[in-house]
Amino acid sequence: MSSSSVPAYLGDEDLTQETRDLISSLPKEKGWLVSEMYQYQGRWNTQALLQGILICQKRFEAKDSDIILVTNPKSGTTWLKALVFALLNRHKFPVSSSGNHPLLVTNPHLLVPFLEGVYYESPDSDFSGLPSPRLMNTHISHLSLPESVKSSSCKIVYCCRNPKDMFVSLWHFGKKLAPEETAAYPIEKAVEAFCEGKFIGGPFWDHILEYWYASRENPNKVLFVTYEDLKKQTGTEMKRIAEFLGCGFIEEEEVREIVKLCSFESLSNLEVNRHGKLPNGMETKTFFRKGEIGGWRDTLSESLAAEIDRTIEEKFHGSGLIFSS
Ligand SMILES: Nc1ncnc2c1ncn2[C@@H]1O[C@H](COP(=O)(O)O)[C@@H](OP(=O)(O)O)[C@H]1O
Ligand SMILES: C[C@]12CC[C@@H]3c4ccc(OS(=O)(=O)O)cc4CC[C@H]3[C@@H]1CC[C@@H]2O
Repeated sequence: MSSSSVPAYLGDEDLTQETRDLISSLPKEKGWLVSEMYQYQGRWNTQALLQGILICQKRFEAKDSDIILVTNPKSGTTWLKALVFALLNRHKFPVSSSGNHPLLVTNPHLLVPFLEGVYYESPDSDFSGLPSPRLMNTHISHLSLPESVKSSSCKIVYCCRNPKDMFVSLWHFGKKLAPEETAAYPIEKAVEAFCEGKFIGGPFWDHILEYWYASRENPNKVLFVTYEDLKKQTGTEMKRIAEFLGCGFIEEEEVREIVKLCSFESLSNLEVNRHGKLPNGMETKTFFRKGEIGGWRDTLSESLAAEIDRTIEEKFHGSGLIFSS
């Protein structure tokens, strides 16, 4: 892929010599949208995102007050960013005063920086300009988090989604991101690669399990939420997040207003999320598709769904983690 209209994370133009040297020693596989993806510390990534992760590991200095949102791709990142941004800024930007809330005119990805993405685009970023508490997001696995994130008292909110919905969301996202590259790639092959763990960001179960156990071992450090609970009881989950983050008392009315502002219906219909583009080339509308639980039924055949279910059963058996659908 080389066209300049292609999202930055699919390219390989800005790789440093250090990244190229490391990459040359890593296991590689044919990617879905890119010709090669690489396995670093157990996870598969594009060269661009891998470089972002390497720089992040080397340079990111967490502060005790930092809040880091962690997800697998397509597990509710955009929504979580909006909810937590609105929550933390509820005094500075009251939702009730309406009309001029940042979320009404800015895509959540521009309000909450994506660590490895920003480091890929601007390796010298230091995030010191962000107001305190700094709010950021990443897809980095627990194992690969920068040392300071683990050693500091910063907080992690992890959001996980039913893997079938996550896969289907990623499948449609990839098709929009690179229609030509994905046209001849059958869904059967994608499901197989997803279940084998050899898919962008995979293996997804290691990612989920690492944060699941981290949240059980250190509940004050890692809060585990699910897309499904957020969908079924957004207000209750938001109050749980607020308590975990030490946000203090929140009026019920404020909770209702934030939930409404950040709902799929509200965000997906805003002009900025219908026609905008992020600096990395991604169209903002690609982050909003159906926003439902169980939408996988429209895309996965019974046998493909069963294949993912078998993997879920095998990998999560005994963990205590159960996915609702
Ligand atoms: N406010 C919101 N409420 C619920 N789901 C949302 C949402 N904003 C985005 N989503 C959904 O979250 C998924 C994108 O995840 P991410 O933000 O991690 O990239 C998409 O799922 P679907 O493709 O199933 O619709 C998208 O529609
Ligand atoms: C992480 C990301 C969602 C996934 C995007 C992605 C999907 C598939 C790709 O091709 S391949 O590696 O499987 O061949 C590449 C990418 C790169 C961009 C990824 C997005 C960046 C931010 C989104 O959450």
